Amino acid sequence: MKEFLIRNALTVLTMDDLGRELTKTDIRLKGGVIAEIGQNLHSTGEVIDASHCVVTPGLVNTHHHLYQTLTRAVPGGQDALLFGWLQTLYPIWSRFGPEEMFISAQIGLAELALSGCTLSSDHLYLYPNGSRLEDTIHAATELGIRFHPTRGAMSIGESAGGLPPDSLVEDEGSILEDCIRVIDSFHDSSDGAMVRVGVAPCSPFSVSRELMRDAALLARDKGVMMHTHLAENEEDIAYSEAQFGCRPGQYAEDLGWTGSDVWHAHCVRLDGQEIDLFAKSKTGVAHCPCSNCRLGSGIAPVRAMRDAGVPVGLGVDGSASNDSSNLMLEARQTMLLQRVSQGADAMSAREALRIATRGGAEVLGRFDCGQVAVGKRADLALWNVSGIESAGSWDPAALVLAGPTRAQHLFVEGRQVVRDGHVVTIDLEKAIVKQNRLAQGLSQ
Ligand SMILES: Nc1nc2[nH]c(O)nc2c(=O)[nH]1
Repeated sequence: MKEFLIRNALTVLTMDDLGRELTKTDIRLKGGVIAEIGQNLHSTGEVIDASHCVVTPGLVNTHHHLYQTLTRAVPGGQDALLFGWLQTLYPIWSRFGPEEMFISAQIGLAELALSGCTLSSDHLYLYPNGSRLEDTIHAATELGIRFHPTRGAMSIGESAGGLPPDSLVEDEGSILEDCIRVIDSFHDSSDGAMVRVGVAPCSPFSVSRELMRDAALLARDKGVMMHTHLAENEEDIAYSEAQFGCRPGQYAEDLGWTGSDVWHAHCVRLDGQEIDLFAKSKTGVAHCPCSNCRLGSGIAPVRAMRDAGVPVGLGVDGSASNDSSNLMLEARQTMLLQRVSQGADAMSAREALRIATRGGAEVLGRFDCGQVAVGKRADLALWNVSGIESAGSWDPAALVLAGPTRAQHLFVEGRQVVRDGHVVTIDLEKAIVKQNRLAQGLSQ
C-alpha cells in the first residue's frame, strides 16, 4: 500500500482525549494507520502539501437512507410532516431495484466523501424487486469509503395498522434469515474493518414488537450493532402511546433496545427521563438536524443529551428529507440549532466538529477511528482554508463558523479518495448521468 506524508499542516484538530490542536505538523500514513505525527518527518511516500489546510479526523455519518438520493425534492413530499411524507414516497420507492440501490448509494457516499466523511452507516429498510444489502456494499467498496450498512426491515403494513403499504413489507422469518446471511457474508469485527453490518428494523410504526425483540436477540447473538428510528416527531410519540401504551424510551427498553450496541436516529422528542435512560445505558443517538428542520420535526435536545452523557453523532439522514449529504453542513446546523433554542454559548464550533468526528465514531463503536493519533486508522480530511469562505477568518480552525464545506483531500484507511476536491476512485460524472437517467425514469 502506498505511503503518504501530509506535510506542514496549518492546524491539526486531533480530537484526542486532550483535544490537542497542533500547528505546522506532519502526519505519516502507512499500512492503513497513522504511523507518525511530528515535525520534519521523513517518508519515501507521496508528499501532500498541507500548509494551507486544517486537518481533522474524517467525519462520521451515523444515519442515512442512501437510496433516497434518487428521490430528492419530490414535489408531493416537499412540504409534509413525516407520516404524510413517507406515504407520498413509499409508492415511488417500491419501483426501485438493484441498479437504483447501487447508483443512489454511490452518489450519496461520494457526496459525503466530498464533505469530509470517511465512515458512513446506512439504513436500508426496503428491498423491492430483488434489491439486496450488497447492492450498497458494492457501491461503497468501489468508492473506498468505510461503510456500516444496516439490514433494515418493515413488517407491519397498512392492513395491520402500520404506515407502509402492504406491498413493501416483508415476512418476519425471511427478514431474520436475511440478517443472518448478510452478517455472515459481510460483517468484519476486526480493527480497521471497512464493512460492518448492523440489524435495523425500520421504526415502531412499521415493524412488530416481536420483530424488534427478535432482532435484538439476533444482533446480540452475532455481536453486531442495532439501529432504528425513535421519537422522531409528535406523530411518532402519539403512535407509540396509542399502540403500545407507553413512550418510545419505555418501548425501546422493554424490547432490549438500549445499550452501547444500540443507536437510535432522530430522538427529537426524548424527554428528561428518556435522556437519563440513554445516558445510563450508553445508548447512542444519530442527530439529524437538517432533516428534522425539513420535516418540521423539531429541535433535538442535544445540549441536554451531551450534558447527561448520551453518546451523540451526526447523520445527514436520507436525501428525500435533507436533501443534501454534506456532513460539514450538518455540523454547522447542529451548532446553530442548539444556539437558537439554548442561547449563543450553547455549543461551540469545536464541539460541533467533535460530535461530527469522534462523537460519531464512538456511537458506531469505532474506537479505532475518529482521532488523529498514532495507531488510529488513517481516515483524514484536509480542509483548504485559503479560499473565499475563510478569507478574513481570525480562527481558521473554527471550520464550522468560517471554513469550506468541501474537503480538499480525503484519506480512508490511508488511501486517497478525494484529491484536489475531486473523487478519484470512481467515474463520478458517469455515475451522475446514470443517476439522473434513473430519476427521470422513476418520475414518469
Ligand atoms: N427521517 C426519516 N424517518 C423515517 N421513519 C421511517 O420509518 N422511515 C424514515 C425515513 O426514511 N426518514
